[in-house]
Amino acid sequence: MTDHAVLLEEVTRTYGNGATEVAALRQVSVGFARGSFTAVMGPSGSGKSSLLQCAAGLDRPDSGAVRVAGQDITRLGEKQLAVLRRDRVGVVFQAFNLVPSLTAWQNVVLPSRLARRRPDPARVRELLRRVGLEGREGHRPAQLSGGQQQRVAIARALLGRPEVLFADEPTGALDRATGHEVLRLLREAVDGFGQTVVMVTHDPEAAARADRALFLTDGRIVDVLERPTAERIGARLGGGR
Ligand SMILES: Nc1ncnc2c1ncn2[C@@H]1O[C@H](COP(=O)(O)OP(=O)(O)OP(=O)(O)O)[C@@H](O)[C@H]1O
Repeated sequence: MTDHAVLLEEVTRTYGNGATEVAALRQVSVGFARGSFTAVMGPSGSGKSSLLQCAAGLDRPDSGAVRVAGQDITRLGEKQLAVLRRDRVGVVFQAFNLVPSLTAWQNVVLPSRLARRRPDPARVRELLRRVGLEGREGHRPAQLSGGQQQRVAIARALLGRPEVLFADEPTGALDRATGHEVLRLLREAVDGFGQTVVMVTHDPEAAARADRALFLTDGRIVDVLERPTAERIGARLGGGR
């Protein structure tokens, strides 16, 4: 039996009601094996972000179960959920959630501090360097570009070495070289530390760094490619099967 870091069972998430009802996820069942790297792809509005939000415990499905390390997190209270997110899950989302009054460095170490861990300054420095923020450690979010803010969020998520890392378009706003470095960091998290990474991306080259690519359409997983290449992903996105 596969050891799943996260397992979704028939997860449905609907927004609005009546005439405005939108089913963002329709009975989605998918497992993310421990120590695996999955890319989530699909057209705009197909449910990729909703999948990540439900899997990360940031949103509650209307029905179905989300198991993190075997535990159904849809049944947890807010407090337990917050502890689980803090201790086991890292997220890099489009809404960065950086604290405006804190510097890049302070934002990166904040979750570790809150979890009463003592972050290693050498590792913080190394992570900030690798995401291309050397020399900007003392800048506040307002003094950084959108892409730079997202890199702070990436360094912050990686510092705690969470069991599972969810990233929504982590390379979307980055230049090529920094994008490659971020993908290298994610790969390292999986290969070197056995972490589980789930990444939404529109970029076939980024998705090709994953072990598997899932394709969503209209709230459903419609295809899975194992050991994807950019060519096979491109062909799949182009409509060919
Ligand atoms: N808070 C919300 N309220 C109402 N509808 C929502 C909400 N969030 C998402 N939706 C709808 O649910 C569907 C899936 O949205 P989702 O953001 O998961 O798609 P996505 O694949 O991540 O899209 P994109 O690539 O554009 O980010 C869309 O039709 C969207 O309009």
